Amino acid sequence: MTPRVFLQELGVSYRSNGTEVEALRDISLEIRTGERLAIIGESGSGKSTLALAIAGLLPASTRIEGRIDWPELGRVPQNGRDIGFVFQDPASSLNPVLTIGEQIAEVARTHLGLNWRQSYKRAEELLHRVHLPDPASALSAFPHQLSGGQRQRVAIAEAIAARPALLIADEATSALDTIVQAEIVTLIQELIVQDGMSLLFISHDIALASEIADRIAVFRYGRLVEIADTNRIVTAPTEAYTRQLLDAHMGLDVEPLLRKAEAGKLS
Ligand SMILES: Nc1ncnc2c1ncn2[C@@H]1O[C@H](COP(=O)(O)OP(=O)(O)OP(=O)(O)O)[C@@H](O)[C@H]1O
Repeated sequence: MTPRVFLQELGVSYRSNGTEVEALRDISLEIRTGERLAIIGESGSGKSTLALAIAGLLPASTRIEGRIDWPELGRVPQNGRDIGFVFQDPASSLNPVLTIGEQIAEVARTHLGLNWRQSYKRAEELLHRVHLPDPASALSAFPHQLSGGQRQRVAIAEAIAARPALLIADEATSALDTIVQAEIVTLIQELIVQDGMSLLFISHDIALASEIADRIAVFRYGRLVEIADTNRIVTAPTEAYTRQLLDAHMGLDVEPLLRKAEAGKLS
């Protein structure tokens, strides 16, 4: 099957004040149509850089090598239209001085060519889809009037407003408490299936990644350590570093994670 996104020998270096920091080196991988791919790794391993590179959001001064192709699309992808991005902090994507309705409708209007009335209708439908209580009233609310979990639901609604082919969730649940985190993960899974999107799920948490992903890619120091089906990564990692990440969960939540893998529920 043609992959949705294909990275070939991608390298990224940040440049500032005459110095260069290499954030990614020689990354080749594909994101398949409709799949949920998790990127895991410690802080500084290059996960966010990968997401920003795919979304075309890296600073202009950045040196980028290799290729990022979208074989199905046949044109240069547009952030917001072909790619929806959900950040850890919803404040990164939500404008505090605009109502929820205005900001979601704006995405629909810009990318789907709808008029304002149609865009607001779509915004209300989207708020309903992300299970925000009372979507009609939420349209006229401002971000600060919502809880953290509700704001993240709105950020997700905005990210999927233009029906993107790829949804990138960069530590999208890390700032939330465990129960809200589980609800948001469930929501993302639901939307991915309903809309046929591919998901790039970025997390430092291998247990969480294994809950949501079909495949997991392990990053370290800007390199791809290994990539495989979730079940294989969790039960039979080939790299010592992946085993270390699994061991780091020992005593926390690796037990349920491994039990599920043994019961074959992760495949
Ligand atoms: N704008 C930038 N300018 C210079 N260096 C940067 C910039 N952004 C990231 N880096 C560096 O690039 C490397 C990879 O960072 P990146 O944020 O991609 O890692 P990460 O795995 O997402 O980390 P975290 O989990 O902490 O977000 C790090 O060494 C980081 O310090």
